[in-house]
Amino acid sequence: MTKAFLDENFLLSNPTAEILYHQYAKDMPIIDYHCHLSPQEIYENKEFKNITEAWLYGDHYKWRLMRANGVEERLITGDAEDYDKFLAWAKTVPTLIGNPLYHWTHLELQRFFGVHELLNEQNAPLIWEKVNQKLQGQGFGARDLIVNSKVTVVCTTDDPTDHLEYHKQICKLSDFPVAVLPSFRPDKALEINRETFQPWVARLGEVSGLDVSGFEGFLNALASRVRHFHAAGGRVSDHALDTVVYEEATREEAAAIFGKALKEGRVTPLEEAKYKSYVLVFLGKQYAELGWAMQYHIHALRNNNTAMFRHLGPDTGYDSVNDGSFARSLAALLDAQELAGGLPRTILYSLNPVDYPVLASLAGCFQSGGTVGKIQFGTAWWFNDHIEGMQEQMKLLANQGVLSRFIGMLTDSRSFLSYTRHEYFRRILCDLIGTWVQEGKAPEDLELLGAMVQNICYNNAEQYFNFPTVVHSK
Ligand SMILES: O=C[C@H](O)[C@@H](O)[C@@H](O)[C@H](O)C(=O)O
Repeated sequence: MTKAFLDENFLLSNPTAEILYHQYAKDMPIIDYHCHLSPQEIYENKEFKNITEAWLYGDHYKWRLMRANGVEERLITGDAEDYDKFLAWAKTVPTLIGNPLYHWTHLELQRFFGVHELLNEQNAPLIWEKVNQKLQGQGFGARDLIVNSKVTVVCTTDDPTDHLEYHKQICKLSDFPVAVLPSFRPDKALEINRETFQPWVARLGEVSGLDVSGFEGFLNALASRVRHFHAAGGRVSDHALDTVVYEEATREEAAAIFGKALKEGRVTPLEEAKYKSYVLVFLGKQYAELGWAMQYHIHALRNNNTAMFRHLGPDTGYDSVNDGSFARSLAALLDAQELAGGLPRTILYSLNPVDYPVLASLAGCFQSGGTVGKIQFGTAWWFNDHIEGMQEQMKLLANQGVLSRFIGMLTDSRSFLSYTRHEYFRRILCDLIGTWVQEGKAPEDLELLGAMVQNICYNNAEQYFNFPTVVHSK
């Protein structure tokens, strides 16, 4: 018999999977420990004038698919009317069978708006009306969407020079029981050969009030920003390692390279590798001292289309998967951090699934007694965030490590409607475990498996990050 599409047992292919999902996973709250939501929009409880604003203004996943479907840019990021943009998306959706966005789109329509039709050109006008009416009513502001999705913690992604004003203001909202915490993302401090480096260092000097013209002062300023983030509740950092390099460097060498970059604007690849290695080890130590977790997002190849980059800037749908040999460099980097006494809890993600065995096996080399799941092989990221991608990551983790200690899913999203991705993940997780039971590869011990599922959905992340609970300051 054909399985119903998107009913309550969506993606659950056997009875154990159904029990695990409905009785254990479904109602667990969410810790969204990595996303790109705007703290300002959360603070302002942003209301959306229509579904185009909520769905299409910032979502480069949708933009890529619309482009691939031949939709003109005017109807994607251009100046077309919001309704026409929505219609262009509605026309695209039926072409997306097999793509996770076909699922996400309809899960969002069902869960947030009670719309059970499958979006297409014909029903687009009615769905536009129905959804917009809800969006414009009570309970659809950014904060409402977060609360109604049972989210307890949101970690935004922030530049070290950010004042974190909105995070601080959010703390004062007595009627919002969610911790919105900053994540420290110092890519601009590391990318010494980019044109952003010199202005960024100058800004760091202004914001920290320290003299950053020398390396010592620069490191002190970075450390002071780490503490600033900590005071605002930050417990996570995030590093984009589009390529992974490691070259041992002394402080004197790193200082000389820093000076050269400030003066000449350019250093050699070897110098860049030495500088990055030194600063990463330094930062890792700061994080470890404060009990933070460190995230490495590896192997994205960004801004590949120069013409469109000039037109739209970064994060607009022109990134892809990077490759390259990196096992030795990453191993050496983690090793140097460990030797320096400063390897924090670390989460390793790669955009290239070919890298998964490297990450999963390397994680095992730096686990240490006393910290549960210290080094995490992180959840399937971005281009891998689909059924097979998540299965692959979890199966490999189960084979090489301790799946029960996995800290699970994050949204990585730019939209307040993306929380259904946790539902998607949870269904896939429960189906995976349920299938093992079905096939006699795992015992039918619901107490054991139910606890495992709940831990992966929520409890592990709660324990791993140990985020401060929401304390509403005055
Ligand atoms: O899921 C994809 C994301 O939104 C993507 O844009 C981010 O993961 C970003 O590139 C980053 O490096 O943090």
